[in-house]
Amino acid sequence: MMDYDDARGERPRLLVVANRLPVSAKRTGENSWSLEMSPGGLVSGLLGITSQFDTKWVGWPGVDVHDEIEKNALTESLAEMKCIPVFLNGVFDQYYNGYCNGILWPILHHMGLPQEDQHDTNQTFETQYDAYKKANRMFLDVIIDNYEEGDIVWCHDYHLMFLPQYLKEYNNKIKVGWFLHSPFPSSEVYKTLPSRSELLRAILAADLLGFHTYDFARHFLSTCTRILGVEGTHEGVVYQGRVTRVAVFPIGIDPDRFIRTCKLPEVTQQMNELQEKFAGKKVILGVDRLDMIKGIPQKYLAFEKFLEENPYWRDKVVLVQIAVPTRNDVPEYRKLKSQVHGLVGRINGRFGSVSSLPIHHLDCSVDFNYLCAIYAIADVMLVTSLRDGMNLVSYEFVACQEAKMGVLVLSEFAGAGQSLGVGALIVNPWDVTEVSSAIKEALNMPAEERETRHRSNFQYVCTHSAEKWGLDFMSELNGIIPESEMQMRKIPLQLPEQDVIQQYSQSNNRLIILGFFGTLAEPMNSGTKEMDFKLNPELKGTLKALCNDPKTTVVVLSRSGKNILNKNFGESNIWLAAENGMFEKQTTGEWVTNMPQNVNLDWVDGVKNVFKYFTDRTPRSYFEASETSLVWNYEYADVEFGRAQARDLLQYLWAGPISNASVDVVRGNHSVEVHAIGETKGAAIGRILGEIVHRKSMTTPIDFVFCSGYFLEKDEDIYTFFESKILSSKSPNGLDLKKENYFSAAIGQARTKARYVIDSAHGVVDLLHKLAVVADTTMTDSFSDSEIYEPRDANANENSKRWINSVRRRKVEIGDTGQIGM
Ligand SMILES: O=P(O)(O)OC[C@H]1O[C@H](O[C@H]2O[C@H](CO)[C@@H](O)[C@H](O)[C@H]2O)[C@H](O)[C@@H](O)[C@@H]1O
Ligand SMILES: O=c1ccn([C@@H]2O[C@H](COP(=O)(O)OP(=O)(O)O)[C@@H](O)[C@H]2O)c(=O)[nH]1
Repeated sequence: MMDYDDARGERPRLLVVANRLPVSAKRTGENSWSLEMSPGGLVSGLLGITSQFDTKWVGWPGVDVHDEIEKNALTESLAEMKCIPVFLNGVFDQYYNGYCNGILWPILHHMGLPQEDQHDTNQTFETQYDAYKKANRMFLDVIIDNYEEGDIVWCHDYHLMFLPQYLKEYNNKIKVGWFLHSPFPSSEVYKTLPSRSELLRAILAADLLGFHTYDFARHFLSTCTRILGVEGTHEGVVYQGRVTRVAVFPIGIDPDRFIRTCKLPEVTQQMNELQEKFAGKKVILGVDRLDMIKGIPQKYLAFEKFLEENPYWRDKVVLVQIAVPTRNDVPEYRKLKSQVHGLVGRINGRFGSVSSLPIHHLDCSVDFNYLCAIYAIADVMLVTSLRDGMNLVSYEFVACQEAKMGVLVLSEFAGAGQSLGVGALIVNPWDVTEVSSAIKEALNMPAEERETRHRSNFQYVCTHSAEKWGLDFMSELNGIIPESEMQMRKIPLQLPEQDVIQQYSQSNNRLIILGFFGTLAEPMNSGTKEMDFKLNPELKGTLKALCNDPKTTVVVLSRSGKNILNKNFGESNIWLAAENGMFEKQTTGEWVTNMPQNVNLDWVDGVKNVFKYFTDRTPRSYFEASETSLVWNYEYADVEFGRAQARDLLQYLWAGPISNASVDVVRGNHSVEVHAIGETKGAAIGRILGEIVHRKSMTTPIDFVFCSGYFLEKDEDIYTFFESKILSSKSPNGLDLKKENYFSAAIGQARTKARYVIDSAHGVVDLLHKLAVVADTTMTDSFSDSEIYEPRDANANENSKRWINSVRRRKVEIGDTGQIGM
C-alpha cells in the first residue's frame, strides 16, 4: 500500500467534513458526555483512511447544546478523538430533517419530492433551503477557525453541497474534494429540484467530485449538460473556465476488522448461542437502517410469497431483520415504521406458530461484536435496496462468511450490485416473484457453487477496502494542479483585473478588441426562430465613455453580419468587423469589403435549406445567415438531442450543398458554422490594426491591448497575433507591447491560447465599467445620471457596483481631472 508521508516524514493534514461525526454524544450528566460510534456506512468507510492522514473530523456531534460551558466541555471531549463539533442549534431540524432528508434524499434516490401536507407546515421549501445554506455556512465557519495552510478539505455527501463553493470563495487555494455517498439520480428526476442549478454550481467549485459508480457519475455529467449546458469530458466538467474532475471511487470496508472480530472468543461464543437458538433452521439476514430506500416492505412481501409457495420451508427458515432506527423526526420514516410493523404482524400471523415465528424484526441497532456474529452464522443475506449508494452491509456479510460461505442476494439498484455482481444473486427488488425465487435458489444452492461465489465476493471485498478508496480519492485530489503550477504549465490563469486597470490608467494609446456573441450581446434565455441579438443595455454608457476617450480605440469583431452590428453599434465611435472580418467599417464610416474577388457563394442557398430543415426539427434551435457565412445554433435546445442532430446535419451538408464548395465548416460547442474560405479573426485584426494606425495618424505607439471574447478555437489566432508582436519592441504596426500591457482573456474556456480566462461575460462587462471610470477623460460627460451602474446580477456584482459608483462619485467631486488611486 502506498505511503502518504510527505518529505518531512509527516502525514498530510486532512479535514474530513461530514454531517455526522464518527461519534455521537449522549448526555450523561451536567457537563459530561458519553461518546458512541455513529451508525451508517459513511462513518464505517471513512474510518479506514485515518491511518494514512493526519485527520481531523468536522461534523455535527449528534446533540443540540446551547450552554457555552457545556459546549466547551463537549468540544474538549471530542478533541481527544480528533473531532471538531459544528453546533447546528436553531437550524438542525429544517436543515437535516427538512431539506437533507425530506427533499434531497428522496430526489437522489429516485423517490420524487414529497407532495403531501407541504402547505400545512411552516417548513416550506424556502425556509428549509435557507436553513440548509445557513448550516453549510456554519460548517464553513468551523473549518475557517481550524484550517491551517496546506490542509486538504474533503467534504462528504448531500448535506454539504454548498460547502465547496463557500470554501473556494473564502480561499481559492484550498484543495477541496467532495464525495457523494448516495446515488446521483437521472437528470429527469434531478430536474424537479427547485434549487437544481445553484446546487450543481456549488459542488462544481470543488477540485474533485467522487461517486461510487460509473452510473452515478454518468448521471451527474449528463445533468450538468442538461441543466447548465456544460459538456462533460474525460477530464471532468468544464464550467466557467474551470475544470472540475469527476471520477468513480467505489467505497469499501476494513475487511480485517471483521475477520479479526469473528475470531474473538466472545464473538464465537455469541455465534454458538445464535446457532443454538436457530437450530434446525436456515437463517436469512437483513441489516438495514429503517429507510424507504432499503426496500424492507418489498423484502417482506417477497418472503411472504416464498413461504406461500414453498410450504416445505415454512418451519425451516427464519428471516432476522435488524432495522436500525434512523431519522425518526422525518414523517415519512415514521410512516414506514408502522407500515413495516403491519407487514411483520400479518406474515407472522399467517405463517407463525406458538413455538416459532418466521420473521424476527428488531427495531434497534446492535453492537459490533453481535453484528459480526450474526453475519457469520447467517445462511443467506438479503439486500433489497430500491436504490442505495453502495450498501456496505453486503460487504460486511461477505467478510464474516469465511467459514460458512453463505449466499448474498443483492439488489441490482445498490452500488454493490455492480461490484459484487458475479458472486451474488442479483435481483430486482420490485419483482417479488424474482426475489422469492432467489431466496429459494440461495437456500438450495450446492456447497460448491456457494464457495465459488463467495470466493469471488471475498476477493473483491478484501482488495477494495475503505483504505484503498480513501487513498485513491486523495491521490487523485493531490494530483490536481495548484494554481501556481498552472502558470508554469501554460494553463491560463484568471485575468488579473487590478493589473488591467492599472496598466490601462497608465497607458497613452489603448486598443480594446471585443467579441459580440457571448461577450457584449445581451444574454438570452431561450431560442426562437427570430433571434434578435442586442447589445447588453448595461454597456451602452460604458462603451460610449470608452470610445469618446481619444486615447482609446475600441474594435468589435464578430461572426455576425453587418446588419446586426449596424443596429447595435451604428451610432458609436467603434471600429467594426462583420463576418469575421469579411467586412469592415471605421467608426461611423461606410462598410468596405475584404471579400476576395470571384468568391463563389453558390453553396449558400443549399446550406440554408439544410439549416432550415434541422431548425424545424430541433426545438429551440435557430440559424443566422449573413452574406458569407451561416451558423446553425442549438445552445437553447436539449443539448444531447442538439448534438445528435448536428452530427446528422453535417452528413447532409457533406453529401449535398458543400460537397464541392470552397468553405470552412466549424463545429462550435453548440453550433455548426459554414463560411467562405478566407478569414479568421487573427488575419482580420492584423489588417484592421494597420487601418487604425493609418487613419488615426497615430504617433504614439499602442501601449495597452485588451482582447477578449467567446471565440471558436479557429479564431483564437486573434490572441496569438499579438504574442508575436510582444517579442519585437516598437514593431512597425505601431505597437509597444510587453507581457505586462497585453491582456488576452478567453471567456469560459479552460483550454485556450489566450493568456488568461474570465469566468463569464459578466466579468468582461464589469471590467469595462471599471476601465470606463478610470479613464482620464471627460467621462462625466459620457455618463448621464441615469446611467449609474446597476448590474442585473445584483449578487455577483455587488462589490463592483459599489466600487464603480464610489469612484464615479469621487471623480465628479474632484472635477474629473485627477489620477484615481486604486
Ligand atoms: O447519518 P444518517 O442520516 O443517520 O444516515 C446514515 C448515512 O446514510 C447514508 O449512507 C450512505 O453511505 C454509505 C457509504 O458510502 C453507502 O454505502 C450507502 O449506500 C449510503 O446510503 C448517507 O449517505 C450518509 O451521509 C449517512 O451518514
Ligand atoms: O446496528 C447496526 C447495524 C449496522 N450498522 C452499520 O451501518 C452501516 C450501514 O451502511 P450501508 O452502507 O449498508 O447503508 P447506510 O446505512 O449507510 O445507508 C454498516 O457499516 C453497518 O455495520 C451499525 O452501525 N449498527
